[in-house]
Amino acid sequence: MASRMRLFAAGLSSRSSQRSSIIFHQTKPLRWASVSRATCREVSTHQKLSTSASTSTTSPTRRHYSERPNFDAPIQARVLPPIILLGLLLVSGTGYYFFATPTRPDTLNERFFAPYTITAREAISPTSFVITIVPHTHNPSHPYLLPSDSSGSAPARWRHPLWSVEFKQPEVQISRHYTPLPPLNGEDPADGTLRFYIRTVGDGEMSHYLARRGVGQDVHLRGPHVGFELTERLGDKSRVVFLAGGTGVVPGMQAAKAVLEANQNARVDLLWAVRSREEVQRAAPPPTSTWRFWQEKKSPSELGLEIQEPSPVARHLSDMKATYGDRLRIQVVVDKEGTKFQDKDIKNALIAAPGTPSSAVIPSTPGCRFHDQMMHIGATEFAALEAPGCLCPSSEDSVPGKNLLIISGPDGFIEHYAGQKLWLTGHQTQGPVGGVIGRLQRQEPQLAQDWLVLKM
Ligand SMILES: Cc1cc2nc3c(=O)[nH]c(=O)nc-3n(C[C@H](O)[C@H](O)[C@H](O)COP(=O)(O)OP(=O)(O)OC[C@H]3O[C@@H](n4cnc5c(N)ncnc54)[C@H](O)[C@@H]3O)c2cc1C
Repeated sequence: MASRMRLFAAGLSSRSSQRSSIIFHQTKPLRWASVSRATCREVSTHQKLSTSASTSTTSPTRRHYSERPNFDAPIQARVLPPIILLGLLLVSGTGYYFFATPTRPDTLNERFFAPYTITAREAISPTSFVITIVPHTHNPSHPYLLPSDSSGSAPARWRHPLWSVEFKQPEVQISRHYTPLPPLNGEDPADGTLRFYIRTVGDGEMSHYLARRGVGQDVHLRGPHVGFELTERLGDKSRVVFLAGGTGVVPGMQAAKAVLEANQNARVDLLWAVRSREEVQRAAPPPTSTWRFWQEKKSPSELGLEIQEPSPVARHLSDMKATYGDRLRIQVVVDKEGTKFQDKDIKNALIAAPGTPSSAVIPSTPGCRFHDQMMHIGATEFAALEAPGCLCPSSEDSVPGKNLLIISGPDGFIEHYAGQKLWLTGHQTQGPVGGVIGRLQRQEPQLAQDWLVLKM
């Protein structure tokens, strides 16, 4: 996520920029390739014509036409053959265009940008907002959805635990990733509506472009791009602690939804750090008792079902609380109010709450792509669908897995809590675990055994 925030202008400074540049390396070179191919075709056609022209000089008939045109022939006889030829060319050209040229899909797909219209825009703070978009073209089977069952009793649902799409900025030809908010209770994702929580950064091209787009205007997106495989990593374990900074809360909500729906015993702790209270609610913070004020000031506040004047994102969070109850615990800290997540808050979240089934964690097999922390140092946050799966031994009554501690947010946030990501062979990768969590792991080595750390 943090990676996303550095950028294109900076070239290689972010992972998103990395992916962006891949995109445009794909688009531009292809475009140029097709031009050069076309040029080559013209050249070779020209060469063929000259060759055939020179060859034709050996043909008596052609030589006859070229050397001595028949001016005695009626004018129609001289004009009609080229017209017929032109007509034939037009007909075959049109036929080729319609039947041989692959048509660009105008619904969401991984290769081409598809048009959507902004139907709602809600300002949250001077630097953040939520937009809702709908596709121009109805698609009965969105690539990110599992269809509803034939009886219609189970509605369509998201196919991937974590996923994002790219938006295009057509003025400067760049694209960036954004993560859709899970649908609210009662919303049918099959209609293709998507909602995004976006923050403008510095002089960021894409985030400012999206901030300028209003209701009724179009945006273009492609995807879905699938994030980390979560359920395979979790196996039969049931705990997820998600530490999110700012818009990094959205993948946290995606993860919570996926994990809590897949396993009735699962429990998710979402720790959300924001700059100002506006990100959560318009109302003032909940009052603290005067005599403990100095003590409580530094503690996170818990987000429940009832949030006074909630922001659009907090509305989604309380909607999730209503669905998952105590299985989802949400805590918030606010920069401007002087609260932040400290070592003890993270430790508390990692200690299983009473009632949470704690199954023994079997040490992972070295080299397992899903469960060996070392294997993540060089991994990106996107799913490697074709790579081999889990290598840990499984038995009939246990599925290999580890509890997940996930950190998502701006670069500085990730670095502080989990250590820097690394640039390896042109990709931004996880890097070793450092920061606050690295320190906690050194103090309590069991944490490193029980919890897999992922950075997004
Ligand atoms: C998988 C994925 C999902 C993402 N999901 C979301 C999402 O849901 N919502 C969202 O808002 N973003 C999300 N991002 C980040 C997003 O892709 C962009 O990176 C971000 O919006 C900045 O793009 P930009 O073009 O506006 O800025 P850029 O043009 O990329 O950056 C412009 C300048 O701003 C500076 N800058 C970068 N970050 C900051 C910062 N935090 N503060 C100050 N200056 C900064 C850069 O150094 C650069 O000089 C996601 C990224 C990824 C990879």
